[in-house]
Amino acid sequence: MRIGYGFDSHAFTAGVPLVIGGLAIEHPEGLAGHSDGDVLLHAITDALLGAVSAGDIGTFFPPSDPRWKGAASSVFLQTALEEVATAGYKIVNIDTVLVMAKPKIVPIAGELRESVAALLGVKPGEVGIKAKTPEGLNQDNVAVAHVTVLLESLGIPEPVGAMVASAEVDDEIDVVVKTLVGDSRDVSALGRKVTPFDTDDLT
Ligand SMILES: C[C@@](CO)(OP(=O)(O)O)[C@H](O)COP(=O)(O)OP(=O)(O)OC[C@H]1O[C@@H](n2ccc(N)nc2=O)[C@H](O)[C@@H]1O
Repeated sequence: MRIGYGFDSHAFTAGVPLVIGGLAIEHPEGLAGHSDGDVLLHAITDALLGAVSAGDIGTFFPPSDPRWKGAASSVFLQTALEEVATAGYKIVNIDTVLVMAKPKIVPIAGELRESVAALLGVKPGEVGIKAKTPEGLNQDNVAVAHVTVLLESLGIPEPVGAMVASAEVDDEIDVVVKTLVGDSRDVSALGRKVTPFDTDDLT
């Protein structure tokens, strides 16, 4: 199992569409950014990358790189999902907190959950969507996202892991063989030399 944590923030600005969790949301302002400003997908991307020690969104997609100007953040998420799969893991569940004064998230939480789940290739029930008003933080013009993710192994052993696993099995076979041979000697000591198994069967 691995855990990951991601955080992101973007300022609200007029004249751009608001996109959160891949969902276009009706609102007078959107989020400023080099990309589409999807604060939630950026935090999820960082949580996934962090969970497999693969760096962060900025190392893969530098804000200074013109290729990512206006890019859909699902592109960043896809790269993070590939890193997770390459490392041999899959998502167990993901939990999120959006901190923003407006818009209210609860009325669209179901849609957001469905959108994020579809982008991640998981079930909606494996995605948590929560929101907080930034009380006392004096940041009503900012959207913040916090994300945690839990991963589990796909069960594909890495080469070293396979060797270790094999060695452990060999050790166990040694113990069994020694025990059985020991049994045989004990029986022999009683005058009945009976081997309880055919040693030729062992490979
Ligand atoms: C998604 C993109 C697409 O270009 O842009 P935005 O749409 O958010 O603007 C970027 O990937 C969004 O990258 P993000 O990682 O959020 O940007 P920044 O916070 O500015 O960090 C850029 C890079 O600088 C590094 N960094 C940042 C702050 C700091 N004190 N030290 C650092 O070394 C980060 O680890 C990251 O690798």
